[in-house]
Amino acid sequence: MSATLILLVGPRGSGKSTVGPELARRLGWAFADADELVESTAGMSIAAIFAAEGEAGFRDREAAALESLCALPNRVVATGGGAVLRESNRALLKRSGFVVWLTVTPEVAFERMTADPTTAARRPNLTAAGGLGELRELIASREPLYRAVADFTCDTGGASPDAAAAAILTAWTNFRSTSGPAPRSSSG
Ligand SMILES: Nc1ncnc2c1ncn2[C@@H]1O[C@H](COP(=O)(O)OP(=O)(O)O)[C@@H](O)[C@H]1O
Ligand SMILES: O=C(O)C1=C[C@@H](OP(=O)(O)O)[C@@H](O)[C@H](O)C1
Ligand SMILES: [Mg+2]
Repeated sequence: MSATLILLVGPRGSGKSTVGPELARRLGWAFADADELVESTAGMSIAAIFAAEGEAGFRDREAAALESLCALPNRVVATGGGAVLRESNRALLKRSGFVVWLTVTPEVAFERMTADPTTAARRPNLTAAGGLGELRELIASREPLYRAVADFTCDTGGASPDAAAAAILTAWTNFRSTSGPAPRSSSG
């Protein structure tokens, strides 16, 4: 795997799009957000893509965005929360870089999403349930998929984006210098 790519995975509201730019700044690398690339390529918001093409259309676009971003070096990439759903995406992430799983409780993630002005355009409901119930289900069902790809886990619940970026940088630096296994987790 190439270790000049750091790939952030984790549920909606775990902080991938916020921690990513801070981590890239510390590394002197570029930052890319797969959701932003999907939107700019489509010329539509994620909510509009879901309305026009359904979730399947969005997932196809997401897979294409991940393919192109994983081909670029010296970059931190924030993926969307569902990027791990497809086995082909998981294999791509795994072989492309250092994969960091940002964790958060459903309650904290829901609070963040509710306060986040980008939620309306970026985070359409994925099931009929919506709300906190949906988020609980998503986090529980996707947990094994995040675990399957993660080289390092960072809890963002009680941590600022700066603290999370610092913890990831330390883990990545250790990983690079030892070429051995990175520490498997951090409280942020
Ligand atoms: N560590 C954190 N502490 C507090 N708020 C955060 C933290 N990380 C992100 N946020 C806020 O939570 C919201 C969702 O963060 P975002 O980075 O978009 O999450 P994701 O990309 O994982 O869905 C944003 O409004 C962001 O400012
Ligand atoms: O959980 C998901 O399936 C999704 C998460 C969103 O990204 P964030 O995790 O950055 O909110 C975005 O990709 C889309 O709404 C689908
Ligand atoms: Mg995001």
